[in-house]
Amino acid sequence: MYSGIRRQLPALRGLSPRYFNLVGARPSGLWGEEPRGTPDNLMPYVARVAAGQPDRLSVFGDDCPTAGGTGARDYIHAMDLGEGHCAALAHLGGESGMRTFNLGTGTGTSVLQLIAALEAAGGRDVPYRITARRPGDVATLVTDPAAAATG
Ligand SMILES: O=c1ccn([C@@H]2O[C@H](COP(=O)(O)OP(=O)(O)O[C@H]3O[C@H](CO)[C@@H](O)[C@H](O)[C@H]3O)[C@@H](O)[C@H]2O)c(=O)[nH]1
Repeated sequence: MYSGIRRQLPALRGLSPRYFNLVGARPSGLWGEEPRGTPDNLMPYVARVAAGQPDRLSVFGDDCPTAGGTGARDYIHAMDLGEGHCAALAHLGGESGMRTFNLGTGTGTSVLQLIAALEAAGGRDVPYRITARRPGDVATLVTDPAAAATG
């Protein structure tokens, strides 16, 4: 789609950031991880378990080819993602053309690593049980953020 737009409008300037696993909240608490209903994603769900309701997390499989066997993702904090956009806009400057880049950390964190980090930060256990893999889940999804890092 972008290549078609570029052919029509060669002077167009634009950014095409690719997102990975967005997590976190503003320090003010004005917005953050509180979706309506039952969350599908790990972070809001595990945050609710850490707060005591529901009483445990289902960890979708422990047979992945990752350290510890649980799925690994590239989690990036929402504030860092915002800074990434600002930096990209500043970098774009007067250049024409579309720039595509990955906004991630380049580091995979497994479900069990994330649970351990939450337990350490919150000072309380996050109960979980291992269940079947979620259909369609890949074991690992981690970005290469080199283009964003080097401009
Ligand atoms: O209750 C949960 C939720 C997730 N996971 C695992 O945690 C990891 C992260 O899951 P999630 O937060 O759902 O992120 P993704 O798996 O990267 O899912 C993305 O990709 C899915 C399929 O395209 C979309 O449905 C989601 O919205 C989108 O965030 C994966 O290994 C999941 O198997 C659990 O073990 N238990």
